[in-house]
Amino acid sequence: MQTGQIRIGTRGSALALAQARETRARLMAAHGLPEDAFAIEVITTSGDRIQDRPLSEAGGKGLFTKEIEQALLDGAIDLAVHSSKDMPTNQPDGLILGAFLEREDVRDALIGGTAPTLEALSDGATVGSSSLRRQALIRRLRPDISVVMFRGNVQTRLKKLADGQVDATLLAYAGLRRLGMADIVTELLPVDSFPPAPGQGAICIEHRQDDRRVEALLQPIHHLETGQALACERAFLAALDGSCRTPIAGHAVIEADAVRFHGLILTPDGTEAHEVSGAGSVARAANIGRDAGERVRARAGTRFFESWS
Ligand SMILES: NCc1[nH]cc(CCC(=O)O)c1CC(=O)O
Repeated sequence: MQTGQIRIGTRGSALALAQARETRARLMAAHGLPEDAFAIEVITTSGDRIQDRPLSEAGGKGLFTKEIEQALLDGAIDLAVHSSKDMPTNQPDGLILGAFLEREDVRDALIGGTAPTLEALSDGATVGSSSLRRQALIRRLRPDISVVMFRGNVQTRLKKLADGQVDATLLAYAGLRRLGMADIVTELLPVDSFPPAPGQGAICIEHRQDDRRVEALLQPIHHLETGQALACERAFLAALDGSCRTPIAGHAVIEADAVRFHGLILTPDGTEAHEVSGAGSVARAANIGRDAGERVRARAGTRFFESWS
């Protein structure tokens, strides 16, 4: 076995660093290794440099991973810690998502300023979100609400909320918990009416496919059920072509070796939505997701996908 520090690559945001440290802590516990067996290397990605426009316009998902994947391919780092939600459905040749940590709570959280819940917000209230899915879901449930673009880190958003620029904002509960900020949440949105993004709440670890040392290292921290749920959700996304301009929600639950999947695609204005569900053995998790994606795609029709592209 190769010796030397294990280099963990991550973006530099507070959430990314929290996820890298959590991964390191789990590896230390699983293998009885000291902290200095690992080095956390911060890598700036093109996505981190874009602050002024929606990411969907700037090129979407790969923006947060390209430079980190290059560092893996170059051998500058040994493993990379990501939010599964931000990962494209395909990895570059030679890299794989080798492990998923046990998933956090998948729900979206509302942080209300002038009212604590989506329902209680006043008529014509303003909600800030940069996620196409959250924007479309809000418009579907509350057509009177005006949704405005909202980016930046959690602190920036909370400042805008405190300044009264918006009445509420939405973030992934998982991220807030990892940042130790769960207490700012005023409502947790139910998964049935407000389904999460595929991959939400799950940390994944990417590495070189032929790196046996890292493969062995990750084996004890991989969470089987999370991996199965993610296989289903990512296959759903792939069947829909992962278009980052389409609001897509998808959530798989694993119970007693069975997978239950619920997916939803919407037009950005929330006026048209197509729901789909699927179920079966975990052995078929990816097939169930792909099949659901193909069915909902056929049902929505080509006009649905062309209407805003
Ligand atoms: N796109 C940013 C992003 N990627 C993952 C999370 C949250 C953590 C997670 O879903 O695991 C967030 C922030 C958010 O959506 O509030």
